[in-house]
Amino acid sequence: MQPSAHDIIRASALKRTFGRGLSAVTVLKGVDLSIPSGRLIALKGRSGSGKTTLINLLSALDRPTEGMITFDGRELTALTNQERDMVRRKEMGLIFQSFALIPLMSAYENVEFILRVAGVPSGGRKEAAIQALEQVGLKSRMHHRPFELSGGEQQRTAIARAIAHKPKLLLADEPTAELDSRTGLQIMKVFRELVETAGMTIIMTTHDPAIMEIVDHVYELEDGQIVAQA
Ligand SMILES: Nc1ncnc2c1ncn2[C@@H]1O[C@H](COP(=O)(O)OP(=O)(O)OP(=O)(O)O)[C@@H](O)[C@H]1O
Repeated sequence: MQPSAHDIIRASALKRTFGRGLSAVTVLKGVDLSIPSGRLIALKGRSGSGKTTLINLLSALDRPTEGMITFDGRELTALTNQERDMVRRKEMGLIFQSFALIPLMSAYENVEFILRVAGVPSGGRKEAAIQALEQVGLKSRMHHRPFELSGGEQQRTAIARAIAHKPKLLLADEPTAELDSRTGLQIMKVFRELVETAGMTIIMTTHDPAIMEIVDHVYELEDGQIVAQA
């Protein structure tokens, strides 16, 4: 894919090495990416190929050893830790394989709590939380706690929590890995709707061939490098 003016995130010559000296391991070996905004993107690759490492760099949870990342026109890699935290909190949403919900809180409270942590004023929190739960089709179940929800409903709660502040970019590390294939496809339907109706960009990692069929573009990582894109 050629870089375009509407790329939400670009990475060039990204390298990530863990450790030093003889025990140093270079996990990413020069990754270049240009992700157009408003698309659903999958990163695939064998276990250990570097998918999670790359997601952690794109979401500014981690810093590359070398290379540059630009997010929405700003050089993410040039920001201070505090600035990067702010960009992530305000403009990105993160979803993980394990839904990481707070067990004692209902679905609604889980979403509302994150908005509170993000500093959203109390007046707007209720509406934003309900709207996000509605977007993932969970409004009728929002007063249930995680243990009363199915795996798919828990993941939808996690998605609602990640989108309640209306991020431009959603990054999801293996969001369907814990789910059966039918439930995984329901999650993909939610992602597709977020891209189509809210114009969000979603980058997800996956091993599932059925999911590659649904996304707009697939990047394949092999041994720390992008070896194919379609
Ligand atoms: N903090 C770290 N220190 C040392 N090695 C690491 C660290 N994080 C990741 N690695 C190594 O980097 C390689 C890539 O890991 P990564 O988690 O990015 O792969 P992945 O493609 O996401 O794999 P999976 O599909 O199993 O989740 C692995 O060999 C892993 O052991």
